[in-house]
Amino acid sequence: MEAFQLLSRGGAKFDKKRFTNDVALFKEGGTSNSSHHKTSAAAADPLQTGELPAELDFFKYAQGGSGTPAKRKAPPTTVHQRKKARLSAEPDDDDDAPPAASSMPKHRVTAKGRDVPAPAETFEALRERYDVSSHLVQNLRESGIVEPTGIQANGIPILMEGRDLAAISPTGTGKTIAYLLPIFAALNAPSGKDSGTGVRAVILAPTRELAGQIHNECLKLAQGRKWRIVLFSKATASTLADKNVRDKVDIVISTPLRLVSSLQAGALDLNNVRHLVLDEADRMLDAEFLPQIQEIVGACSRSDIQKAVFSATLPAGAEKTANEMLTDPIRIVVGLKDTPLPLISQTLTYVRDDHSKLPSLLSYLAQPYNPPVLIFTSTQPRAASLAEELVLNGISNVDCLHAGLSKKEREDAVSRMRRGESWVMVSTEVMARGMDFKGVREVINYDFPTSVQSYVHRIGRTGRAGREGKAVTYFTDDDAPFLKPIANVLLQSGSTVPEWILKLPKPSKMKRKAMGKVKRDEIVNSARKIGRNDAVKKRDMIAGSKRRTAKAAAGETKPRSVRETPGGDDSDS
Ligand SMILES: Nc1ncnc2c1ncn2[C@@H]1O[C@H](COP(=O)(O)OP(=O)(O)OP(=O)(O)O)[C@@H](O)[C@H]1O
Repeated sequence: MEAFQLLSRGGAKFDKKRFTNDVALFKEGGTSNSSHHKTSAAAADPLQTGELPAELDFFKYAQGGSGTPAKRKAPPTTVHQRKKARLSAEPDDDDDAPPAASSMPKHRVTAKGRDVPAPAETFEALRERYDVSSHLVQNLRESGIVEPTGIQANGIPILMEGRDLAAISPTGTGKTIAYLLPIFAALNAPSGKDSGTGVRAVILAPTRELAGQIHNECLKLAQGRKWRIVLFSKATASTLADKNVRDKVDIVISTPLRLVSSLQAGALDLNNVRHLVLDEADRMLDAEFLPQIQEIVGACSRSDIQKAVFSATLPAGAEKTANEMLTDPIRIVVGLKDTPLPLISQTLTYVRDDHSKLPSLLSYLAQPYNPPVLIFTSTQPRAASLAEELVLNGISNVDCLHAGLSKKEREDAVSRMRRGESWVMVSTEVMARGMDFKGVREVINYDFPTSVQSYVHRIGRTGRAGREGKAVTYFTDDDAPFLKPIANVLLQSGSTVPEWILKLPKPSKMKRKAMGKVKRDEIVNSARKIGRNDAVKKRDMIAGSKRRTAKAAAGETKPRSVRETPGGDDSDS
């Protein structure tokens, strides 16, 4: 992996002299072609400072780097390329910069349930109505969050009034703050004598990476107060095994499995929990996680516990399960259910078969593209294999993240992505949900998504916080039976779909279930596969011949009744 990192980092240098004209172009000012970006763009525009914006200064990361300079596309030269480059010159892509606050698109909101509270259009209105501490609002402001998004304006009052909530809002529309702010406001202050003993709020997320990101958002809201917020891991779990320590904890963020193993070991109690949130609720309530969620819900024994579920997608089955868990809930839907934002321009691209994808991707990346690009594959070996192929083909700053890597490797990959050091990140479903890398310009579904929900979440890694994004989905003949449901998502969110796709028959329920199960090779390059197969064949032949020689030699010395052990040296297992 380290060698891979070194290779993929390249050693290119940006010759600013040679590209003076293009540098000057960037200095002229990066106008966004989207009107709702303009206010914040002007405020935080790095172009006005005369510097290349971080995400365009591709080469700064390689400064001082040694090794072969990476083959890299030329900076934009045609009008079209310049326009594209300007588009990618939007500001604030590093994590510390304020997001495109007041420019989030407005969506229709539908609410269902008893006594739905009126939305609060400003944080000030929220503060006055519910006596939210001005310190919290100030902390939000310092993160660049000054005006609530649709889910925040509508969802926060519901939670502040103590109601259970099922919230559905598109990807990148600020659901995290929508549940975090009410938790902080309701807990009021870090654990004290009158708050009982033990954890007071639990937030569950499906992946370590997402739990880590939610933890970071918590820390921003917690600024200036001594909140005890714990990101559950092996290490923190063992610290919390000490009752004196865990009694003082305010908020725990965890994946379900980690929390359940502490519960089962008797190293955690949840009988003081007043707020329980399931982020990415449909994933958390699927067959894999449901038993663990049920165990956690069962351990939260306070009768006045408030529960909330959040997701960009909530299929009917998951919603039914959620409703069984919630008490007298309110359901709100921002925009259209299971529909990506129109800010993401989506295309479906036909590639004949699996092995035609790599050449298509390479020629795509040979054109000017807007980094960082996030690429989804269906399995860990395919992610690793594709990342390797991209490196071997001279693409710079390629990274890879999947659940088969060590904790440290996963953390490092996320950090590089946050710092803008990865131009092309190859991943699996582990990155599909919740991850907020603001700078992601493009998502490429190298392998067809496993469901409509998977599609919506994957492409939702771009087009966040009011920014524009682009999503390309490759499909082969094998994927064709599953095309229709995805095409409908495109249509619903305002993208165009070729007529012939629309005429495809609707797949049966059985077929839809088979969607994620298309068999694909572990190796994405068929040529290399032939090479590998040849190597395996050759190795087997040599081993077989050695075995025969040894057998013959043994035959000379051993009695005939001694048999060879099956699966000897040449066993591939
Ligand atoms: N009121 C706001 N104004 C501007 N930006 C905001 C606001 N609230 C949140 N954001 C920013 O929007 C981005 C997306 O927020 P968040 O990750 O909470 O989205 P989400 O709806 O949970 O997405 P997903 O469904 O992918 O999990 C974050 O970078 C966050 O800082």
